[in-house]
Amino acid sequence: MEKEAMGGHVNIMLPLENLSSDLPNGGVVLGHDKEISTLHEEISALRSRQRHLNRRRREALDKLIDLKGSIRVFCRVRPSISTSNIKIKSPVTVEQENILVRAVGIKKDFSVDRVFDQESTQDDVFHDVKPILRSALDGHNVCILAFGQTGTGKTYTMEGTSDNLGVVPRAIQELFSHAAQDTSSTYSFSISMLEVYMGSLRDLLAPRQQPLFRSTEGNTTCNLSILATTSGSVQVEGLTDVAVPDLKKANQWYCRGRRSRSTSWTNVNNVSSRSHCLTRITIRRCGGVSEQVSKLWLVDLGGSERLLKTGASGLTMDEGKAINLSLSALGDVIAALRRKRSHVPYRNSKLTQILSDSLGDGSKVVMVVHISPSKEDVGETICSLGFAKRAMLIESSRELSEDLKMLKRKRLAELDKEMRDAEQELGVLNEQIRSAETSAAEERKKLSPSVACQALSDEKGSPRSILVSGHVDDAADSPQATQRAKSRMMVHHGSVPHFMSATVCSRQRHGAATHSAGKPRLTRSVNAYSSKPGGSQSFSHSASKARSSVAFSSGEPRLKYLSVKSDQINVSSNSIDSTAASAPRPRPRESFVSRPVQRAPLHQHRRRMSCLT
Ligand SMILES: Nc1ncnc2c1ncn2[C@@H]1O[C@H](COP(=O)(O)OP(=O)(O)OP(=O)(O)O)[C@@H](O)[C@H]1O
Repeated sequence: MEKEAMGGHVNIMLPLENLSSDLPNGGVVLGHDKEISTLHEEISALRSRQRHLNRRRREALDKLIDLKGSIRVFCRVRPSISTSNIKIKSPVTVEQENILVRAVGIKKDFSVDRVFDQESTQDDVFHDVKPILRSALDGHNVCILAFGQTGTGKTYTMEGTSDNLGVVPRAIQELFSHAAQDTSSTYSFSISMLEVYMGSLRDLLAPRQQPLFRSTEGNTTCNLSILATTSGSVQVEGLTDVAVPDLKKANQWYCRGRRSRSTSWTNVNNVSSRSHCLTRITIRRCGGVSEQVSKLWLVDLGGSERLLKTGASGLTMDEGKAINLSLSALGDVIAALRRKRSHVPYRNSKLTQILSDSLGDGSKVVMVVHISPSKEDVGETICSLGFAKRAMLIESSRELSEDLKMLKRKRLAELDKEMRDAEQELGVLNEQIRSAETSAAEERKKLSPSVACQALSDEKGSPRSILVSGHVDDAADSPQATQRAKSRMMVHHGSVPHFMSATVCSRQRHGAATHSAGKPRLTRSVNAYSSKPGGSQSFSHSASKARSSVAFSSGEPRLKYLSVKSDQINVSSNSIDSTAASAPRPRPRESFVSRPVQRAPLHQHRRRMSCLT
């Protein structure tokens, strides 16, 4: 009984000031109290510096990206895959930011923001893509697109192989790694994957009710609608959105989506993607009171192709035509954005409709144009580079005077340094905050046993003290309960005549009653934390941190929102299995409950974009 009362009631929830002042010999407690408040002051000073540095870093990054251009175009040259031993000179040569294409009767010169030659690695590409991920974490919508002729390595760049990971798995890894390091905000991520196939949208993470083989008959269940809200954000109605609490789950879902893609054999590529594959990572950042939501789109576009050359016929030819049409619509949109035209033709294809809130104002775009080094592909190479040229800034740096170019370079270097310095200091600050928080937690742990011990020694081991300690636990949550604990303490510290103190039997009865009364209260409290408002499919998780987790609701009422357990990947039946989301689950006390999903009638604030086309 004694052990249970002690062990079961070591609780830190009672406000420290109450404890230290109420206990007869509060000196020891007061010492810990002081230590804790010093640590808290230290933490709040560090956090304020952290906020300042974060602001500086964000501003520097925004300026840097704006100066470089919010649509950046890279070019990657695929290594030669010729099996012959004879070295044939490639018509494509690259120098710095320029690509020269020389062939009989052809002499063309293109410039882009960055060129990756045949020897470039996945690391090199990701190194240049990485800064834009910080923008996504800072709250901007970001779009990374792989464009190019079929068989030039778009899927290789985006997905990679198991030993040479591509941009998507690396980006996912980077998001989780940043979330784990950043002590100023709490992040949560969710993933969706869809395919734009022959002008219709297919949910790649939906339960397996759709045929995985290609079919000419439009499957209505996979033709999702695109909706635009009055605020300008775009939603795909009914698209599965899976919350991913950690990197492992995120990779599992990403692999599942990849496996569901439509591919086929063509003359040019054994495993040719016959669609545009779009992976969306929704980032929810909670830094204090507000929650910021941004989207990171990672898009492996279908290969642009000459239909005769790919040997396409029938369905494969139709697929090729659909891909070419939507790529041309994408080119028009990017060109209009570059020229800052008032009308941007988003509605010309499903692809551009979906991406419309992530290509325009305030968004950041990186397009990696892929080309082949071989002579046979010169025509397609020129077409792809022509596309890149349309996407490049009209007033490109080549048209700037040498002086202006130098000034621009200098400013870029300054901003880069400013950002790196801030990042370095932030890294140190994060460590300091973590260590101060650990010390504070340890002090708090020390404090609770000392409360119990102090009370015990004061009562010379009397069981009455155990009751006092026991009530500390009851006092955890409410001010009334704290008050009850205080009055009990007064009772046990001699403010009543001795004959009114409990006998051994009554103490045991009281102890048992307190213990059993405590149980349902505790259960209720746990249930209160785990219940779901409005039966929404939202749930709480932290990005693999020991810190408090954030609970959120999707805020996108018609999106399916799945909770994932590693053994729940096999989602079956017509409805999404959200049992994990709805089952009551104990949560850490620090977590807070998601706000209820607000279900406004769709017609009030959305219009159906797909109906307008
Ligand atoms: N940089 C590279 N290094 C090594 N291998 C590469 C590279 N780029 C492409 N490949 C290889 O070339 C082949 C075709 O690449 P991939 O399937 O990525 O092309 P794609 O552009 O996605 O084609 P499609 O549009 O038809 O889907 C693959 O076998 C891939 O592994």
